[in-house]
Order: sequence, then structure tokens, then C-alpha cells
Amino acid sequence: MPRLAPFGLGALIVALAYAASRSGLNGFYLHILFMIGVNYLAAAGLNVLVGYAGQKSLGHAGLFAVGAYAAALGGTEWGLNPWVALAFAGAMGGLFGLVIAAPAVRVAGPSLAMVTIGFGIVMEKIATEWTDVFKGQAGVYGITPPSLFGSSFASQDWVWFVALLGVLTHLMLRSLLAGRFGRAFLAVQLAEPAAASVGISVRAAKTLAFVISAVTCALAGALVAQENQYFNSDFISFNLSVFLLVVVIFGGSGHIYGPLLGAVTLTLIDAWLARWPALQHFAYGGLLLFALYAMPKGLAGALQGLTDRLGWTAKKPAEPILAATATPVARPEPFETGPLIETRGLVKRYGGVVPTDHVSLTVTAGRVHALIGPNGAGKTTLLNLLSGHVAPDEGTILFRGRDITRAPAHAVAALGIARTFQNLRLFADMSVIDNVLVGAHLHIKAGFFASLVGTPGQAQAEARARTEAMALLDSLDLGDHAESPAQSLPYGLQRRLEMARALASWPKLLLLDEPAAGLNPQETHELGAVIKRIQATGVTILLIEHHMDLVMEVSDHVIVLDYGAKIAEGTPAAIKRDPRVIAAYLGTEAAVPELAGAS
Ligand SMILES: Nc1ncnc2c1ncn2[C@@H]1O[C@H](COP(=O)(O)OP(=O)(O)OP(=O)(O)O)[C@@H](O)[C@H]1O
Repeated sequence: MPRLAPFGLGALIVALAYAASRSGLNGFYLHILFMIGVNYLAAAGLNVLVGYAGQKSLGHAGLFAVGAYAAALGGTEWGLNPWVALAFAGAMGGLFGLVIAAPAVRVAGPSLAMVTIGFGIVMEKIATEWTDVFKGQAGVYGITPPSLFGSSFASQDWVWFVALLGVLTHLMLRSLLAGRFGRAFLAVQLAEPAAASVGISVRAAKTLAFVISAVTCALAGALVAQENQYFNSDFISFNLSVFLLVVVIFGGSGHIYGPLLGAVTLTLIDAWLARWPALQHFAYGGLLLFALYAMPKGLAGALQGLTDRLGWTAKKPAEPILAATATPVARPEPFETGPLIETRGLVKRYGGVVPTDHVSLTVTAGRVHALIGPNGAGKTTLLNLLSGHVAPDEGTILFRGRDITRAPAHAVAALGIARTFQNLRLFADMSVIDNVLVGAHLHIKAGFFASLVGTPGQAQAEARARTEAMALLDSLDLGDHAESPAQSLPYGLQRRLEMARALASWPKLLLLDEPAAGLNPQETHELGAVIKRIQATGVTILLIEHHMDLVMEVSDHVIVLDYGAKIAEGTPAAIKRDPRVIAAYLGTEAAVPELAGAS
């Protein structure tokens, strides 16, 4: 039943828009209602890009222009039916979204802003200067609006139609963002290396977000061109890009209702300020600053905070949970034996520093291996090489006989190598269970269109994943914290949650980078038991650790690095007595207290 509520609300909004459009409102007010819908459409997609995937764009006026000109020229020059021209505009928006994403996903921060601004300027210049095609300031006239039952859309029809499109867009994005795609976008925003470590392609996720934002923005442009029956280059300006971004940020980026609140507020302010055009830009700048300083989560966040404080927030309906179908950390394949991962002559250089110096090693399936060595010996670098987060300069890495030397981190994860990070990389703002669900990203069988439409199959896959995530959390004694924000957990539990997230990807090899760092002796002892339990499920483990007691307790095999080179390997007992290891730790062959003390 709760799943049907948004549909009911959506139908009500369309009915209200229809009633308003037939209530005798004059053209000025009808146009404002229409522009609320248009700005909502553009902002809804942009919110996916900005609020979920964390990519700021200051060039979306260019995509608005793509849609407007596609609909305008498609209808007037190429003889497309207005409905087809509208669909064509959306498709062209998607295509140009790919174009802008190609350079944009390779950069971040100010460089990303420059790329998107550059795109907007190029589109503006093309529309202004290439007058043979785009007619410059003179513009394209006579754009035919769509018609229904033989009559062309009039001002009133645009109001309910844009409301209908807005509601459909909202419902689809709501479904998409509540599932694995929404979590993947957020994961990319919150911690890119961690997202890649569970098989999410950071570039693909950002590209998808660009394409979604481009399609809705292009549709918004197409609607304006068709409603106006005219479009010229004056519509496209840097100010429009800023306006759209302000709608998202002021409304509440990353909140599903943010674009709606932003579109309503900013469109009304825009209409009110139309009499004083010079004031408009100051007003947008002022609102943006106000939103950033006074309401960092925008109007939606401020309203949510208020309703929470007043106790008006409805309790979240329980997520559907299916009967557990599998033990949480059971692997889908039988236990393996023999070499799982092998490196041959692996080298990594950072200028004059060589943290990995011709390292050849073998990790045997089913065993716990420890990687030890003094600070700066190159342990984390080796782990980064194995997980694909860093590419080696020389040498090869074979995983189950397959060359993965140059494979990117998300592809390595997809093959069955998961990891944790020395400095925790949790998705701090997400709930504990959502962190684990991000870990299960690759195993949730729900495609893009199924997630957009919210098919029963997608709902089932989500429910199954949630059940398995819950079982996994329970098995690691984290079940009671499932709905808490990850950042609210005590440090020791955060470390355990990182392991749970990695395990949710069903790894064959689990790489743990100093899992006991920051833990107290009791927690360290419990960690030893957890590692053994994970091993018992058939997962091979390679752990970096400075706590020698833990290393000696859990490992079957120890590999020692010093100055990037492997200096020894063997059983824990043999390593404890190895003079090269003792010398590496103390610079002398005298007994190493931490090694000698470990039993
Ligand atoms: N991205 C990088 N750029 C330059 N130097 C780096 C980079 N990453 C690691 N190094 C250097 O490589 C060396 C090995 O670092 P690494 O973090 O792999 O060692 P470690 O054995 O994990 O150390 P610790 O036990 O202190 O975590 C250090 O001298 C470090 O400064």
C-alpha cells in the first residue's frame, strides 16, 4: 500500500493542474504554472547529477538548448511530428549528455566546473553564430505544438501536460534513486575508491547521471520551444545554467523533493522579479549564498528538520523483507584450492621512492595471509596494486590464472577481490544497511529500466538483497545498528562495517588493510574471531597488520616487506625467528619485543 501513495499523490497533482488550467486563469499565471513544471523537469535530472552523483554542472543551459533546437528544427525543418520531435529532443539530450560526460567524468572540482562552463559557452556560441542552421537571435519561428484528439495544445493544455511529465519523471527517479542505482550514485559522491572497491564503475555512474540530467533538461528546453512556438539564442545563457543549479541547491540537492520546492520557489521569485531584470541575478546569487550558509540542505532539508523537531515525520514504512534464502557469507562456488592470486616481479615507483620492488608472491586459496613490515615498507601500495586502485609500472598480477595487471578497481572487484581501507572509507552519511547494500551492488539483479519503472522483479531483487544484507549484519553482530547512519557507529564497529560491505560483494579474496588499527585489545581479540569465521566460509584473506599478536593468532602464512621488497615469508612461527625480519624491524638482529612477545 505505501508503494501506491506516490502514484495517488501524483494523480492528485495532475488533476489539480488540470483544474487550475480550466479555472479561467489568465495567460500570465498559466505561463508561471508551466514554467514551474519546466524548471522542475530540468532540476529533477540535475538533482541526480548534483545531489546524488556529486557532480556540479554550470553548463546545463547548453543541454536545454540541445532539446529546444532539436524540437524546433525537428518540427520546422525536418518535418517531424511534434510528439516525435519531443522524443527526439530527449534522445539528443541523452547523446549530448554523453558528449559532456566524456571529459567531465575525468576531472573533479574546479576543473569539472570549467568543463561544464566551457560546454555551455560552446553551445551558446554555436546557436548564436551558426545562423544558417540555428537562426541566431532572429530565432526559429512557427514551431508546432503537439496536438491531442485533433486540437493543438493551448496554454491551458501545457499546464496539465507539464504536470503529467513532472509527476512521471518524479515517480521514475524516485524508484531509480531508492534502489541500487541511487545508492551507487551516492557511493560515488561519498567515497569513489570505496565505490570502485565493490564493483561500481565510477565513470559509468557519473556518465549515467550526466545522461539522466541531460535528458530531462533537454525535454524542458523542448517544451519551452514548443509552448512558445519560437526559440532563439537569447534563451541560452550562463545565467540559465546558474538558475538551474540554484533551483537544485536552494530546493535541497540530494533530496527527492528538493527540485520541486526549488522550482516552485525560484519560478515565483523569478516571475516577481521580472519587472526588475537587473535585480534577478543579484537575487539568484543572494539566494545561493543564503542556501549554502543558512540551509546547507536547502529548503527540503530545512523543512525535514522542522518536521523532525515537531515530531511530524511519518515513521518509515518497513522495507519488504523476504525469507532468508542463503546464509549471508556463503560463497556461490565451491571452495577453491591452490594459488588464488600471484604476482610476478611487481614494481611501483613514485619518483625516487620504490614502495613495490620486484615483488613476487602467491596467495593460496582458503588461507589467511598476513603482510607485515615496518612503516613505509610498501604494504598498502601492494594492496592497492592487487585491488586495481593503483597500476603497476612493471610485472604481472594473475587472479585465478587470469591476468588482471591493468584491470581497473571495479573490474577487479567484479572478479571477486574485495578490500577495506587503512583510513576508513565508509559511506558515512548512508545507513549501515545501505553501506552493505552498496557492497552487494553487483549481485542485485535489477537493470536500469526495471529500476526506473519499479517492476515487481526489481522490488523482489531489492527485498532479497535487503534480507541478505540484514543476515550479514547479524552474523557480524551489527544487526541492531542497521538503520543508523554509518558515521554514528563507534570506531570499532565502523571497521567491522567496512568488512561487512566488502563481504556483501561475495569476494573470493578479501584484502584487509590494518583492520585492527584504532581498536582496543578486546575489539582486536574479537576481530581475530571474526577473521577466522570469515575464513571458515571459504574466503581467502590477505591482511596487513601491525598487531603481531593478531597476526600470529589468525595467519597461516606471513609475508614480510621491507623497503618495497619481499624479505621473507613462511609460517608465523618461522617468521618470528627470522633474523632478516628482526633486523628489518629494529635495524639489528636483537629480539623484536612485539614479535618475540607474540605467542
Ligand atoms: N601516491 C603516492 N605518491 C608518492 N609516494 C607514495 C604514494 N603512496 C605511497 N607512497 C610512498 O610509498 C612508501 C610506502 O608507502 P605505503 O603506504 O605503501 O607503506 P606501508 O607499508 O603501508 O606503511 P604504513 O605501515 O605506515 O601504512 C612510502 O614512502 C610512501 O610515502
